[in-house]
Amino acid sequence: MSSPQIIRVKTEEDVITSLCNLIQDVANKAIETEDVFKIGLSGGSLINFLALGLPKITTDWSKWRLFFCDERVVPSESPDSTFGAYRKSLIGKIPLSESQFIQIDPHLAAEDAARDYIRKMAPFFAPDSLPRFDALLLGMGPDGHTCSLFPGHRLLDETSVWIAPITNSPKPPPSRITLTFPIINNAENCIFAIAGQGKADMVKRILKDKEDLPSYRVKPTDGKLYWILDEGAASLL
Ligand SMILES: O=C1O[C@H](COP(=O)(O)O)[C@@H](O)[C@H](O)[C@H]1O
Repeated sequence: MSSPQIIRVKTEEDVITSLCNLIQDVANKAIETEDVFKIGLSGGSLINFLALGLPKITTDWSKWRLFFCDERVVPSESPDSTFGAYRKSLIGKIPLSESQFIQIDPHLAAEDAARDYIRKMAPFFAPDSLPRFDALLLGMGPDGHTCSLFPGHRLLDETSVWIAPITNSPKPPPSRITLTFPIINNAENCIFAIAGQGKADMVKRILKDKEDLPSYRVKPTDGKLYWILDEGAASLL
């Protein structure tokens, strides 16, 4: 397990540039070696970072397969849908089609949606082993949550399933599915991108005080961990 690479930049714009340059490197390496790039997307502030940064990178978009680190179980037309937000902000601006996004079935209850998502994911990964993403793009909420793994929630200790349902998310909407830690920590690259003073205290609690909060538990066993921080987010380190 390697220690996190902390990349400190000045502004939110620099976070976006640094994040998207890193994605470009990881994507193009994966495409060169495996002919496909498998990436997990988070929601929240990351959506806007990618909307601004991805149109500037050079890659073979046809080789990208985009999964969700977590997703809200709501119709894709809902403002709460992470896929819906990416569809609005990316499709038409970069040459990606909807079919390259591995989407949840929002008509199912969370438990079935999680099972269904595992079925949809399986063909993209080696059989009989834990899926290994080339990259997971992660956000961190002000409470230290990442994906839909919230402080104190029993899902933090989930080890038996790749994707778990959650129906009592403390942050609305309550019904979601999420990657669990075994699969998160099996990724080749876990990348946090954080901007703003509002996250500074939590960044300090995770990276300096090493508090056992969900984002602290992201520790890829045989992969790399990056934290890209702007001046505000890094101000208490
Ligand atoms: O609810 C969620 O929140 C986190 C953090 O969002 P942010 O806006 O504070 O960056 C996000 O990473 C996750 O995917 C999302 O479902």
